[in-house]
Amino acid sequence: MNADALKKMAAEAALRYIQPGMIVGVGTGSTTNFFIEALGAARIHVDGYVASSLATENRLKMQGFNVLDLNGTGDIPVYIDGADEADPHFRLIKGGGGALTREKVVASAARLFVCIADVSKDKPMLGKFPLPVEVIPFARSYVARQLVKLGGSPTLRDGVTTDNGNAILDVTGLDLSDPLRMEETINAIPGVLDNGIFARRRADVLLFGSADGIIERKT
Ligand SMILES: O=C(CO)[C@H](O)[C@H](O)COP(=O)(O)O
Repeated sequence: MNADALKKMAAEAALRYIQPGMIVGVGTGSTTNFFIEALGAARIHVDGYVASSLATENRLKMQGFNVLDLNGTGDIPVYIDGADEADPHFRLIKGGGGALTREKVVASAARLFVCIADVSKDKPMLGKFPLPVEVIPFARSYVARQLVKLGGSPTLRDGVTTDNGNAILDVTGLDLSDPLRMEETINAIPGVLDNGIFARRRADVLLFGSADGIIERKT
């Protein structure tokens, strides 16, 4: 099975967490796009959706779904999103699609975070995938120098402006053996909006599509 088939499998499995009348947070990326397709086919009557990006908002609206402003919903019961890496402690790297800050906000506002991915994202530890860091454009070079001091090699993601009007630095070479510490250290650099380590707000459920079927792990 190819990666897309495995992503679709994980996305469809996430439907088991969706109940009629809920408000559902929806992430960003190709796996989440399969989830949006599956929602359309499943016809579960939810109250509305909170999107973690403008791209997701547009996709949801194209399906005729009701998209809500997070400022008016309070906490939400469930958030479904993909990841670039997941470790055995449910910690993630996210932000390959550049939506990491809003994704972390929606994940944090959710009572249950279900992470969906193909099994290639299941890793013994985080750190192979370049870590996305969202920075305000004014501080880009300063933040890059601080990331070098932390042992990283930052590269500006060319031509990318986030939904929040910011830039993304993709950082390789960081020691992520203590992901929570690195998440907080990077976020303490002035000019950083957020970074793609999800260690403070981890996933609650991991759903991996694999050749042997769905792998489901719960905290
Ligand atoms: O964090 C993300 C977007 O910011 C995505 O969830 C992550 O990049 C995984 O993407 P895909 O489902 O396309 O593999």
